Amino acid sequence: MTQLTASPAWQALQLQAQRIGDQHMRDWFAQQPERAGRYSLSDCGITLDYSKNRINDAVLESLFALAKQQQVTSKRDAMFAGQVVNHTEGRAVLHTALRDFSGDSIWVNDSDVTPEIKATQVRIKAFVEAIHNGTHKGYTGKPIKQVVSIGIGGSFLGPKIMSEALKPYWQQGLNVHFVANVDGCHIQDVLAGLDHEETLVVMSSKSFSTQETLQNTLTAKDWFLRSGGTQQDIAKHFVAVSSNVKAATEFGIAEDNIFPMWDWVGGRYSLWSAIGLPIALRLGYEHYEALLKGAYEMDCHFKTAPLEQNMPVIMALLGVWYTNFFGAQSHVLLPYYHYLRGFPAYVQQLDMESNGKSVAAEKETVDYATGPVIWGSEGTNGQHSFHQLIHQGQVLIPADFMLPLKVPNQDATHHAMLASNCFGQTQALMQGKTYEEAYAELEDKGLSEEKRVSLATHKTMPGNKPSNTLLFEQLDPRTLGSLVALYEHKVFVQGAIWNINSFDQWGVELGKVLGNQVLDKIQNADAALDLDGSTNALIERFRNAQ
Ligand SMILES: O=P(O)(O)OC[C@H]1O[C@H](O)[C@H](O)[C@@H](O)[C@@H]1O
Repeated sequence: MTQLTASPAWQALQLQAQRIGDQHMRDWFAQQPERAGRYSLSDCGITLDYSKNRINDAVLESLFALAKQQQVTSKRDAMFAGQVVNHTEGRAVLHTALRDFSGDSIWVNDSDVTPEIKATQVRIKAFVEAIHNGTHKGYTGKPIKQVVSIGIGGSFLGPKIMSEALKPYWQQGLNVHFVANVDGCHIQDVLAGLDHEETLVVMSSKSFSTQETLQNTLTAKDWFLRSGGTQQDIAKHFVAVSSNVKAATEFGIAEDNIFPMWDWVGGRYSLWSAIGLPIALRLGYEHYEALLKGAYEMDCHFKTAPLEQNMPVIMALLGVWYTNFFGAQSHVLLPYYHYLRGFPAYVQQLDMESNGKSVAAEKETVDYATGPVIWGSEGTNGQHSFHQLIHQGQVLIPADFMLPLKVPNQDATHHAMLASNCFGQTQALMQGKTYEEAYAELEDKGLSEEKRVSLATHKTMPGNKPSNTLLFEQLDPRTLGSLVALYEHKVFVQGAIWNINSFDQWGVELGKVLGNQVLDKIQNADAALDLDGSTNALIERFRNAQ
């Protein structure tokens, strides 16, 4: 047993899970009219109703005891204080500093990082305004109308998905296109429709060494030069965001066109840094700043709310409850808002890259499940496909439903239908349908008794399936900022409980290294095929097909 699974809080939760046994949420709701109010809380424009979970006061008490035992609050404070919490990479983790509006100093290695953060934000604001008001022009004097944002992973998902989620707040007259995939089809498709004289390329790469991003930028540069621009004109059309200013200048980006970021900002937490430049271009600086402010508000909630009323802590503990004590292996996110449809993919990187780990503390192999598979897509579409498995499959899949109470340009009928589907699903998952109910529904259908019994068995739904419902007053930039920070902190709390480092990604790094080795063998026909038999054969097949 590891320290965690042998611990009193863990053992107590195992007992609680046995006690809960087959008790049904349907009965709890019937017995406790106050249940919904008791297990709900609101802050930062977000209401979390977690009453449709397999919990009672005793379970919650044990979960909070686990959080205390695992020193969640002192780990949280260490992160906010700039301590080296990413111990395998020897780095502080301070994405929260990028959205800190307190005016306090924040120290990393004896130096206050706030002046350089503010200075970069001033530069972003000036640049965005110059693009929007037309003072920054292309080399032929045309205003910039198209932005091609090139980056991958955290240098892509945040900017793209947050821009998409805030479509009602878009700045008119400027299009922003996102390219991540190294598959040439993507960049070719995007560039094909553009006029190079009015196009700005934003190259985003924290490391400035990611193959996909470097290649896509080279292709964009080549396109720009072939279209009539010269080397000298590149300065007006290419900017970069990177913590590796040296590599960016060597690549040919003018130093004045490089927006810095820092090694204490993890890739999947980087949208709050200059990596968010495409968001500011898409929305205008004011809305971009509101996004940061919303995240700051959630930071304040996370830092100050008692554990029992702390939204990220509660969501994290519920996840631990199902992952570790009910064997749930995945968690589904269901945004009932078209513009938020990319959010599951965003949380997928955030959560799976952070908590997909198997070593606790310094070097202890875990004997418990860590991060779940995160998946999902926009409601109501899923109701007509994969929800079936959530209702009647053999696996337990906790769900987060999300709905804005008001949407821009609201069509009352559509919005009522959307809400009714969202609420109806959470209700169906919770209450299910008993055999007796299914049997009764089949009366007067002209069925034989045998057929009626058989059909009723198939139509029976166990229910007791857990879900959270997150309601937003409206999904404006501020609330979206709070929502993203809510999930960031949820992931942090789970990592703290599992005692893992949520801030490295060695598995991903290995993929990058091996990918480059294989590329060398693909491009160099003389290179020895000395890898495993399968990979050698695949490379050979590819070589022969070229
Ligand atoms: O920004 P870059 O250095 O180009 O990195 C892009 C991405 O690379 C890796 O895949 C990391 O796992 C991601 O977290 C990161 O966001």
